[in-house]
Amino acid sequence: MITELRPMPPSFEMRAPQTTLLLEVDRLKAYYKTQLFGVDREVRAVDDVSLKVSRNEIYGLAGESSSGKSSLIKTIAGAIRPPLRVIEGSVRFNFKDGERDIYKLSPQELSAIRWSHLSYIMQGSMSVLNPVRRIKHAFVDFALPHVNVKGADFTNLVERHLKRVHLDPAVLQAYPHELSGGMRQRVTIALATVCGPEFIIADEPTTALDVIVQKGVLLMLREIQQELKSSVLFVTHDMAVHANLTDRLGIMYAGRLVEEGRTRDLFKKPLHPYTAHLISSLPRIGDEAPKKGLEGTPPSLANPPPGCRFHPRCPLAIDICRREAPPMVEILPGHRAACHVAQADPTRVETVT
Ligand SMILES: Nc1ncnc2c1ncn2[C@@H]1O[C@H](COP(=O)(O)OP(=O)(O)OP(=O)(O)O)[C@@H](O)[C@H]1O
Repeated sequence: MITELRPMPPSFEMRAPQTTLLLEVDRLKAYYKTQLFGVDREVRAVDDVSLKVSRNEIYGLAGESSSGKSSLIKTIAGAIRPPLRVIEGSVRFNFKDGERDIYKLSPQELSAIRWSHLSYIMQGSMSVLNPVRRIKHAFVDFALPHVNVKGADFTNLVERHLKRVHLDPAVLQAYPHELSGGMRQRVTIALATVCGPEFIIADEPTTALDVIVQKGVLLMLREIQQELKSSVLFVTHDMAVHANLTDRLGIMYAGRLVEEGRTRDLFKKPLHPYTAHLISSLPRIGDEAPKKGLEGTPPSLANPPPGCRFHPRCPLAIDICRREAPPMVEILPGHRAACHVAQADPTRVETVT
């Protein structure tokens, strides 16, 4: 974990505003439907989520464990397997060669856009590297079918890409166990980006790494994103990583998106009490005040509470919060939150911390 918040680097401030929409997720619901001893069970892991990601943007997704982050991005990537099912909603990508509605594509059409248009670095994705095969085979298996070159030209393309991400092309001859954890993660990012995808989804790619190696991998991801001008959907529960890497940030709680805005706006003025808690629990150098934990536990997504799902833990909860689910509303320019209290008075959330 990175333990210190630093200002965004100049590259972030200077990046030209980019408004062309690349991903549009509309009212998406995806539930795990299981049966236990003949009794149906439904876990509402993604419950009515809408979000948009622009070209050349790093969009972060945060929230505590079990809030539905992985389920949401698997659904966005079209990488779901039973018992997870899409119940409602749509996932549309506006790629340069045309629009794709992920859940209207055939399996062949979906596999044709993987790696070249849309790549997905899964949690624990280092396991995509076969322990008994050299790294070069992973590039041949995953990337070769998606590029127009073969033989020596393909090797040149891979070697050029490895250099671009500061990896010695000699890694191609190595077995995964001969590389450090940081190098293996760099290799998986190189694999996911070698075909120049327009959209990269990364699920906790640096969580298992120590802080120094993590910083190097994040820097590499940002460099490659800027070079390819791709968009990234980056998931981690680590708010300090979001502060350093992402342009915009969405906060998930109990299967719902509860706040979204520019990362610096969220850190400066959170509009949802849950976000305020996440930010205030970050350690800061010189701040010796004891950190208050959030009372209670996240609700069961098989039986979530009525109204706002955060209300049983919310210090600001009022009557309406127990009855009615708050809609996501733009409260400040480009800054949305699903909170009855903040919608009535955005300054109230400041009193949470
Ligand atoms: N295969 C499954 N069958 C039933 N429920 C599942 C399954 N996988 C996940 N869930 C449930 O879906 C909910 C959301 O899980 P998910 O893994 O998406 O959360 P997350 O925010 O990514 O958590 P983490 O940060 O720990 O990875 C949780 O309640 C989880 O128990």
